[in-house]
Amino acid sequence: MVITVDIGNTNIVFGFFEKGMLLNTLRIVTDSGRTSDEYRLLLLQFIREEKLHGNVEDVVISSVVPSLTPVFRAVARKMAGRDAILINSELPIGIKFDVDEPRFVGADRICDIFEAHKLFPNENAVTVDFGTATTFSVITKDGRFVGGPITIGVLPASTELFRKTAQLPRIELVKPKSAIGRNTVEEMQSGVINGFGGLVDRLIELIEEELGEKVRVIGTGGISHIMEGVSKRIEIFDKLLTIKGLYSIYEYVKGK
Ligand SMILES: Nc1ncnc2c1ncn2[C@@H]1O[C@H](COP(=O)(O)OP(=O)(O)O)[C@@H](O)[C@H]1O
Ligand SMILES: CC(C)(COP(=O)(O)O)[C@@H](O)C(=O)NCCC(=O)O
Ligand SMILES: [K+]
Repeated sequence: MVITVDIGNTNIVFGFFEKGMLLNTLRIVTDSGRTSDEYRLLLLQFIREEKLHGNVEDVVISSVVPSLTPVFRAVARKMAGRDAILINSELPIGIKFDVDEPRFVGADRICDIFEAHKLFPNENAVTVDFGTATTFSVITKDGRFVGGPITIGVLPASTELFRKTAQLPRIELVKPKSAIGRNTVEEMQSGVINGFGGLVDRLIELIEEELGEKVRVIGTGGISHIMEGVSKRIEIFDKLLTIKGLYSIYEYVKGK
């Protein structure tokens, strides 16, 4: 079995792969305070409960939380008996990082674009990752990562609205029934969700203008499902894009 680990700022998502098949996923809250032993026990318990194959061949890690990277490297060493494969811009994955500082590109973005390029090998593609941040990553048809806008996440935006005001409530992130809204909650839901839909579509339009070419758009991340039908430009939604990209990179690097 191969375990992929996507360490985000809010959630850590594990993928459990057997012979190239994604058997199971596990999503837990990111907690920098936990030890490698705690994370290892949690994984072992999940593997036992889900009756997965206990023999861990490799662990592949994408981390955008530097303090947790050594923690999961230790987990990997104990569980697989060897060093984890870490996603970064220096891995030979056949993608050119056409940006000022390739080493600063978030590992999750590398996974996203790798999978997007696999899905649309001869087309420009943009991944929109709705996580703690909302991240756009642009991969050209000739396999160059050329950057992409980064803005606040949908949940953090709505949480800030609630935290910084006396009268606005915490809202549930659901698709708004109306654009105008008849009460505070509906009005906030429209503002946040419809607002982000418009933000996405506008940024895609600007990206296309700058590239001078059309792009395919794929949505991913914890709350991406809410944007279905709200953004007119996102054509595929795949919450597991990052996890799949992690495994695809692993296969590519291993030459399988
Ligand atoms: N399965 C889910 N259903 C609904 N919301 C989710 C789900 N998973 C995560 N979320 C929410 O989506 C947000 C972003 O999650 P995620 O993409 O995992 O962020 P990050 O990659 O930054 O850790 C979080 O606020 C989380 O609470
Ligand atoms: C932009 C991010 C914070 C997104 O992280 P997430 O919302 O998935 O937790 C992460 O990809 C990151 O730390 N990137 C480094 C800067 C860059 O990619 O250019
Ligand atoms: K993510």
